[in-house]
Amino acid sequence: MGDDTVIPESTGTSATPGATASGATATETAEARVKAATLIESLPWLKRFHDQIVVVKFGGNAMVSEELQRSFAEDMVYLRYAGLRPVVVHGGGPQISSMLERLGIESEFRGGYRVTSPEAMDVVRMVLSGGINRELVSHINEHGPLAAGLSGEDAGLFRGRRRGAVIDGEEVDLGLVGDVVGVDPQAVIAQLDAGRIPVVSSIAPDMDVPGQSLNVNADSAAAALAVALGAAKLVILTDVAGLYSDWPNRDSLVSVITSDELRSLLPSLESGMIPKMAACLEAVDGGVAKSAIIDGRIEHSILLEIFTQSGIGTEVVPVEAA
Ligand SMILES: Nc1ncnc2c1ncn2[C@@H]1O[C@H](COP(=O)(O)OP(=O)(O)O)[C@@H](O)[C@H]1O
Ligand SMILES: CC(=O)N[C@@H](CCC(=O)OP(=O)(O)O)C(=O)O
Repeated sequence: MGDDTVIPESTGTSATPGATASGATATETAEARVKAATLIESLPWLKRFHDQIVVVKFGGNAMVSEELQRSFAEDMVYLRYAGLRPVVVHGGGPQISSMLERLGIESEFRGGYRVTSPEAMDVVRMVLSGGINRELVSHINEHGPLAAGLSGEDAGLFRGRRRGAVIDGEEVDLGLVGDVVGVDPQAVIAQLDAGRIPVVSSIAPDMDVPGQSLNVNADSAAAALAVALGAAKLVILTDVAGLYSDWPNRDSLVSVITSDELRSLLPSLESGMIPKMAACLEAVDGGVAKSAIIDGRIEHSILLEIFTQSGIGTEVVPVEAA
């Protein structure tokens, strides 16, 4: 390996024109160098994240095909074998919407949150905890007995409280939508300590009404869990390249933003980006060193985000780190 002397064609003894003394062509050698450079670029990040918890939020829009779910599962297994401790929190908004539609149950989004009736709540729980959670666990476990599924309702993981919203100065009743107001991360830590990859669905028991479940936006659930676990990073996979400061102008992609800058920008954001960016802010304010929004439709994007210098998408950093 490593001999890149090109043997001139006229005097070369190799049967392959342009071959090096090692038998590889110049192109093959160049390709090998690029691969090696990519691998070695990951060394500082392998050191930085060794044994660290990284919470990865897998959004419903980023898991629209079986292929994307499988490559996501591969990435989680890769992170685990690379020495990190990944924790998955998943969404499933589009999947919930299509099930509600099939069942003829109406639902609408207000300020980025689904107005959730008791009837819709049963469907949310069934799709998230009974459907998507099982699918992700099973894809990860194709690589070995690694993943364990959990709902925010299990072992006191999340404690929820109903939230309302103020939209255009008006109080809006969101129904059974909750915030995570308390986290007991023991169930997740126990799985991590056993070498597993916890996969968590964003349902929380209502602290005020025993037996009632609340629909928690998965971005905010991921942020609450990342803070409670003292995660080194929160990564949110979605279906856009990152945050656009002047949406939908595609020239306005933000690569790094401080928590203070984001706090000012937040009131001007719309729809799905509100809970997402609020979650990034909550995580960073809560002590997580970085949050990132990346395009989950690009296969293995999370590996690029974690293991390369430039990363991809939008990073949110505390003011002092800027
Ligand atoms: N400022 C913005 N930057 C990027 N995307 C935005 C912005 N404002 C609204 N969006 C929309 O938010 C969507 C992502 O939110 P959402 O659909 O809830 O994703 P997920 O299912 O991954 O949680 C994007 O596809 C985009 O259409
Ligand atoms: C309150 C609220 O809006 N809950 C979300 C929960 C799922 C979710 O967050 O899914 P994504 O990550 O795919 O958006 C919902 O009902 O759609």
